[in-house]
Amino acid sequence: MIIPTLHSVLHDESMWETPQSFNPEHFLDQDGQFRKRDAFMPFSTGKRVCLGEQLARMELFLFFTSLLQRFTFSAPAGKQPSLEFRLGVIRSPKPYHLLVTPR
Ligand code: HEM
Repeated sequence: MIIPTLHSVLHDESMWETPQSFNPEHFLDQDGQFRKRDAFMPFSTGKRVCLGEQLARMELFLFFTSLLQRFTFSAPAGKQPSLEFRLGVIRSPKPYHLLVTPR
């Protein structure tokens, strides 16, 4: 079995301005409009590209827009979530606190 690692491209210093940070501006142009990045390939590429990509993108859009329409998410005072992870088949965030306020 071959398991490609996407970590190298998703953290490629020649492709991303701040590869080690959570930075939504990676996906915004100078006018604040969305810009597609070729190096963003969480669903991989080529012959074995994820078959569920379109379904996953639709589900993620519906899931997050529903939540963001109803709640405001923020970090509790003095507690910024970190990018540390637990290594498994995928990288999972370590437990963190989140403040969720109805809009
Ligand atoms: C955020 C959600 C998802 C992510 C990030 C993701 C990512 C991936 C990745 C990286 C691969 C490996 C591609 C490779 O071998 O190079 C893969 C394969 C695959 N994914 Fe997903 N996936 C997601 C959701 C889904 C969903 C919802 C389905 C089906 C309903 C699905 C079905 C598949 C299948 C069948 C393969 C194997 C394709 C093959 O080897 O020919 N995935 N996915």
